Amino acid sequence: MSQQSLAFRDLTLGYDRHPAVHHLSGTVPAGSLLAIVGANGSGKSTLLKGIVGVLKPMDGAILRPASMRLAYLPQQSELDRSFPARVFDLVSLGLWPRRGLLGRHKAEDRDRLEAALAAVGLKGFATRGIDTLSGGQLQRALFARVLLQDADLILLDEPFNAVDHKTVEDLVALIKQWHAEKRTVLVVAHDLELVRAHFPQTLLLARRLVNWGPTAQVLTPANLALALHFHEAWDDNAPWCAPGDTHDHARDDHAHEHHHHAHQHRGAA
Ligand SMILES: Nc1ncnc2c1ncn2[C@@H]1O[C@H](COP(=O)(O)OP(=O)(O)OP(=O)(O)O)[C@@H](O)[C@H]1O
Repeated sequence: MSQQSLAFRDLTLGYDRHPAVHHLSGTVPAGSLLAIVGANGSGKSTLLKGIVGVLKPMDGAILRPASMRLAYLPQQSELDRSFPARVFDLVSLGLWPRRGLLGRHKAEDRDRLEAALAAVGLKGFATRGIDTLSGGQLQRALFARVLLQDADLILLDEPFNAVDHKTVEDLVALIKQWHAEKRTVLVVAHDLELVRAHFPQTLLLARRLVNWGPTAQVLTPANLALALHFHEAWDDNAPWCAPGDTHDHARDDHAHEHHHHAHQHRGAA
């Protein structure tokens, strides 16, 4: 796998000029297994969308090499399951970087796809319609697609949501396998016990960075209190730092605070 890292430089991401992730800086070393944790609305999905590139930075930058291959699993709620597709169609999308969208699948592709389905516990499911899958089975199929993508950087948005214990165990095992293969894996997760048990690094968000580092040092009661109560300090009508602001955030990083977050601790990467 590529040994190149992913970095954020004073990154601000948002919607309609409203920042949802403020002034994030830091580096994700290649091969990291990083959990992204925070309350609802704290900017976790926004950060993944920024890394993928579907959301352009309002300010600052995301640095990743153009050669870095990326796999992204959005939240299941963003997937249209009524689309008439078979498991085969859904999973074979993982081959398109190699084959092109309309390229013919070769016998070896079919073998790889069957192997990926077997690896996620969905042997024999290729011709099933995706609308007939349970939530857990659909998540397994999406993991099979990630397997086929053979990516350097894997981004998973709440992959453990609404799946049973056995499925969580199996998905965690796949994530650990990707980590062992030295891929960089970022996972948005809500279950703190699971994060503590399986994720060496954690990035704690509250629309801004609360803390980022070894999981045991990040998920402390004090940090969690800061992260979970950020809504109290949140005012949707507060004035925002404008995109294109010429203000040099990097130079006076510690001096710059938005007034609605002024009481919060600024974490270090
Ligand atoms: N498409 C959008 N347009 C406008 N605002 C958005 C959009 N998507 C997200 N937001 C807002 O950005 C903020 C961060 O949302 P985001 O989805 O990144 O949070 P999250 O941490 O992933 O939350 P959850 O745990 O609920 O999935 C929220 O206030 C949300 O309402």
